[in-house]
Amino acid sequence: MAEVMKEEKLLETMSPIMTVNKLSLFYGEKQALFDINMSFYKNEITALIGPSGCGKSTLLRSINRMNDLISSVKITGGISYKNENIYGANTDTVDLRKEIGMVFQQPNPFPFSIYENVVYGLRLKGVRNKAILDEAVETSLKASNIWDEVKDDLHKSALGLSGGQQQRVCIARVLAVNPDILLLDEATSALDPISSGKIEEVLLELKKEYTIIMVTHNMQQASRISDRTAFMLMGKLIEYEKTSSIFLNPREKETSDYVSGKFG
Ligand SMILES: Nc1ncnc2c1ncn2[C@@H]1O[C@H](COP(=O)(O)OP(=O)(O)OP(=O)(O)O)[C@@H](O)[C@H]1O
Repeated sequence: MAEVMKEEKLLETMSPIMTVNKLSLFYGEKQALFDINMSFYKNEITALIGPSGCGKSTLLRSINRMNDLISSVKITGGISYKNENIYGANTDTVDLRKEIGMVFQQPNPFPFSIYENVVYGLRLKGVRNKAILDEAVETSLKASNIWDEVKDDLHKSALGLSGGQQQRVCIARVLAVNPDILLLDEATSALDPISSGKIEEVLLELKKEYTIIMVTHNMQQASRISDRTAFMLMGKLIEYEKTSSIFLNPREKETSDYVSGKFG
């Protein structure tokens, strides 16, 4: 009990790595996010949950400005990260996306070797030194728990790997550029339960060094691995709390109905 209270106290006193301030987002005329306010914390996994179309991916993509790639998008409010609004004029979105990397639902390795997939971002940065590249490949593949499976096949195509292995290579590709925050958009939903479990183990290890924000439809997954959970509905953030509170003692009726499977 004392340990639990100590942990709760610690969670409450931590300062956020990123804060979303009054964020609203429109796709043309359609408003997809309504006045979102929330903070994310270092070395935690935050899960975004809610029924299809509630805005989880939109919110996730706002965090590294992936939505900028859609011309109809208009955003109000902001997101502060490292004392700057990422929507301010000073933000270089290419740099931002290196610091805040993203892993997608479908594993999307490039049609190159495993090695070239992992070093892709470093090559773009102009890194040529083979020793540095080799080191990054080994470290990143180890961190995504796939090194032992591929270390003898680094120069074979990543497309020859299973879906779960491809997804871990995609995580390694993000890690190689040394990000701060990892965004995962339903990164295990296309995988079988064993591959999905391996990714969950990887995420639990990675949170010791990184901050992880993930969209998931899988409530068991959110309750198993996340520290905090945000429940969204129709573009609004309904409730955002420690994961145990959301699942065991939700404040809002909508949250309670959703986590108990009454809708969604
Ligand atoms: N590129 C887009 N152009 C127009 N509307 C969009 C676009 N992307 C998403 N939307 C709309 O914004 C709303 C939120 O979508 P979003 O994909 O963020 O929801 P979600 O909660 O991630 O859904 P899912 O769980 O099904 O992936 C939906 O109504 C969706 O139709």
